[in-house]
Amino acid sequence: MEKLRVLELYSGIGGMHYALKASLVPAEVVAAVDVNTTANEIYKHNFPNTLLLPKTIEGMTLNDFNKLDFNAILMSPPCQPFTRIGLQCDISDPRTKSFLYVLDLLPRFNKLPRFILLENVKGFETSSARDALIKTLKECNYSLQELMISPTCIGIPNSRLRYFLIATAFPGSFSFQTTPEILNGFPDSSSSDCTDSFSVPVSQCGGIRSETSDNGYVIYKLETAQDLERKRSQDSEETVQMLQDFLEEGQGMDMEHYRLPPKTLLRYALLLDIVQPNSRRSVCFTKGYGHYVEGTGSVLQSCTDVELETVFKCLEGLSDEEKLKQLSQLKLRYFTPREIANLMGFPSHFTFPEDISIKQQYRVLGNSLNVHVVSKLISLMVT
Ligand SMILES: C[S@@+](CC[C@H](N)C(=O)[O-])C[C@H]1O[C@@H](n2cnc3c(N)ncnc32)[C@H](O)[C@@H]1O
Repeated sequence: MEKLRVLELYSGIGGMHYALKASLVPAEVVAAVDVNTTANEIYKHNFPNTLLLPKTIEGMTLNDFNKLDFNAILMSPPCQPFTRIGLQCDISDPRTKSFLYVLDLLPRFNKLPRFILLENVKGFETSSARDALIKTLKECNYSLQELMISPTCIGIPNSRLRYFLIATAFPGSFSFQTTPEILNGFPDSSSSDCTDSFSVPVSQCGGIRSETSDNGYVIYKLETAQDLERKRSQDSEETVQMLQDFLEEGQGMDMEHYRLPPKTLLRYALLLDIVQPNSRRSVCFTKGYGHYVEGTGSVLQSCTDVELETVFKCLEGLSDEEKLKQLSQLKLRYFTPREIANLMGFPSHFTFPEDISIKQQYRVLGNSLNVHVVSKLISLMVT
């Protein structure tokens, strides 16, 4: 196959670039475009030889695009316009402007890209931006498939349900039968949990917990029998790896820095999603992780000699000091950025420049994507 010339739009820290490499498809990224200085610094640090255009997409002319001579586009437009926390302003949100600009340019490029892959949050599928995308692609004669996929589908213990679209230009076609429906999982997938049907409902990008539909009796830690059963069921899903395979624990790392501070424990203990190294689940890590508590990602119980249930059942009526003593036994800590990068499929040679703070690392990772999922989609798209 002729080497693909890929244009990576909204490149962030290069999740698409890593996915392209992991897919082993013969390809080169001819340019990456992003306006965020922090993300760009990280991108440049890891891909020093790739042309990185630190500008807005809508600031590029048709001619600028044509000069890049690309034949594929990989892109993850900003997701805030389509999330609950982002108020779902959709195409009236100024952050959608650049995406609409890309759609406007597409039919006018010197040559239509052979392949297009787009990633976005759950919520995008019901947006007007999605309707505009489909309309443009159909007018340009693309074959396309929409999918909703979470990494749990391929055995990774992390929920990150995302919308994907893959498209191939006429006369190309896919190796699988396309359908106008949005596929839940990969076309060949027989797994039942591609869309996190068992996972804790969190908004997909900004991260707040939705209302639970059951008004069930709370067993402990605001959790009902149904919640606990769902978690137990996820933890017994042997096709999914254990979290311990992704941890830095025992690698000479000082984890004290990542321990939850007393104030957070006292104020938010009941809202935390707590997992253990042998769990086979974690909730989506969002850009607010380590900063906001609710719905931004799981925390790890590093001391497993103590039962979570025992600790939480005895909290009521205790003074703050006693509560803290109880909760501290669990040795709760945040996942490190490296551990989150591991769960998101970033290779071990992906690193952050020294001046990037931990908070910035969480932020850019929360905005990125699961490399393994996208790599599988790229292979599916081009073969
Ligand atoms: C969802 S993130 C994409 C993350 C990326 N796929 C990664 O792996 O890190 C969206 C990115 O779009 C960038 N962005 C938003 N609006 C933009 C615009 N108008 N022009 C260029 N980049 C933009 C943001 O800076 C952010 O890095």
